[in-house]
Amino acid sequence: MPHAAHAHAPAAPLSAHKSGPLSGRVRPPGDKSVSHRALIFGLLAIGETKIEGLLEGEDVLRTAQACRQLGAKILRHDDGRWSVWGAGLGSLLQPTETLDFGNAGTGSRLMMGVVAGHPILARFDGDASLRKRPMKRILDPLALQGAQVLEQAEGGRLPLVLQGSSEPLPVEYKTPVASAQIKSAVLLCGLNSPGQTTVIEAEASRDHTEKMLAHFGATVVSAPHGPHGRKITLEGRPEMIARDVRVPADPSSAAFPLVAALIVEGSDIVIEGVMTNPLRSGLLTTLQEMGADIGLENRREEGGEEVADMRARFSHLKGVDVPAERAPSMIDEYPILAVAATFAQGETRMRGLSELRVKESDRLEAVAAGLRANGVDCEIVEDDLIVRGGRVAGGAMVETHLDHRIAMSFLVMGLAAEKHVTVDDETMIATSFPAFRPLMERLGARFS
Ligand SMILES: O=C(O)C1=C[C@@H](OP(=O)(O)O)[C@@H](O)[C@H](O)C1
Ligand SMILES: C=C(OP(=O)(O)O)C(=O)O
Repeated sequence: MPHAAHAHAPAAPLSAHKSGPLSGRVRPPGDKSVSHRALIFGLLAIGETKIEGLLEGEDVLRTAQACRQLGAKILRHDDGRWSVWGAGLGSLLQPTETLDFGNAGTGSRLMMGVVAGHPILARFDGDASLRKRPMKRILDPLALQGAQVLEQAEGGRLPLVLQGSSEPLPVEYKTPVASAQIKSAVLLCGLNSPGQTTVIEAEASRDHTEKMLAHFGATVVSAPHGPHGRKITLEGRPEMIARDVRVPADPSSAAFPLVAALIVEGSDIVIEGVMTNPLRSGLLTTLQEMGADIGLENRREEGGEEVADMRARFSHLKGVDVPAERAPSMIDEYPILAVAATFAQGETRMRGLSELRVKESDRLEAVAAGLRANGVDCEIVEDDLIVRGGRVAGGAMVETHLDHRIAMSFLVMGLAAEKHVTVDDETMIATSFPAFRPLMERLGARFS
């Protein structure tokens, strides 16, 4: 069974070289957001939750381990399916050891919501990247719901100790930023509240938690709120029944072969089974506006999500203006979009990227630094990133700052740049896309 590494392997540089046309069919791993949630809902349900297509990346394996610490029994079958026998809502065990989430914002923040809604005490920790990320945005609403933070590092950071409540208070909470992690933490805590929990978001964020709540038997209503927002209302203390979950392929991982095909001359590939949930497909919209030749074939439903096979061919891209409202639907895709923009004709302006500063790294600075090092003309103006496309010299070493998406994005750039591009550490790729290198190599990508 794959296990999350306890201490991180030493940094391993990797180079990507200019490659011939990419071709073939690949299926990216299961969606990371859905995978975390499938395990967590399995923990909260009674009975056996069977999961097909779970992402076996380090982030998700950390969540599996935390679910075990809270009382779930979890097993991986030989055919790759997973089973979770839940402890059940209201019946979680107090963990005896620290819940260590490694690099995973989603796992740690969603689990804070779970712990906050139970009369248990838990210590949360993570790696150097996760220890820098803001947790106050989660702890503030959870405190309104009745949880207490007994210890925390400066500024509301990990490591921290959370004491949950036996009877979370019903709340109506407006999220200060568009964040599915904040929304999900509040709803997961509210699951064990005797009343209603409402979350209002001004910009709709990914809705996997709401979908899975309904799938596992909770009553949840999501209504439009303002021009781009949602109001989500959950009835507390439902009977949570174990369900089967089929995890569609991750559009955030698919983004790497997708953009690679668009920028490597002569490429023509198919990426199978990719989730096309509209709250996740901002990158697709943007690339199509840039003139990308992407076709959606064989559109169907899998596990309650729309999926399609994506056919992508080399395209002459042009720069575009990406509106700030689109950010929640492509928040993890800006590093790879910036790479696409370097190969486009003209200027691409990506607006409203302040949230990129609080991801696994400050992605705004990390992307700009990596682009400049490789001879690309770019600029940060307040929270916007401006990339002027054209010649991509390459030839530089990129600092990844423990950030998987920075590593994968710049490796993709190296497949079409004049000189090879090296990332200082590829080990973090295993957090979300362990098979990135072999999958890309099957398409014809060259690494060393
Ligand atoms: O809920 C989720 O699964 C996620 C939400 C997003 O974070 P925020 O909620 O901080 O925007 C995203 O960046 C992350 O990769 C996954
Ligand atoms: C931001 C990301 O994940 P998380 O917040 O779960 O660390 C990501 O995968 O790009």
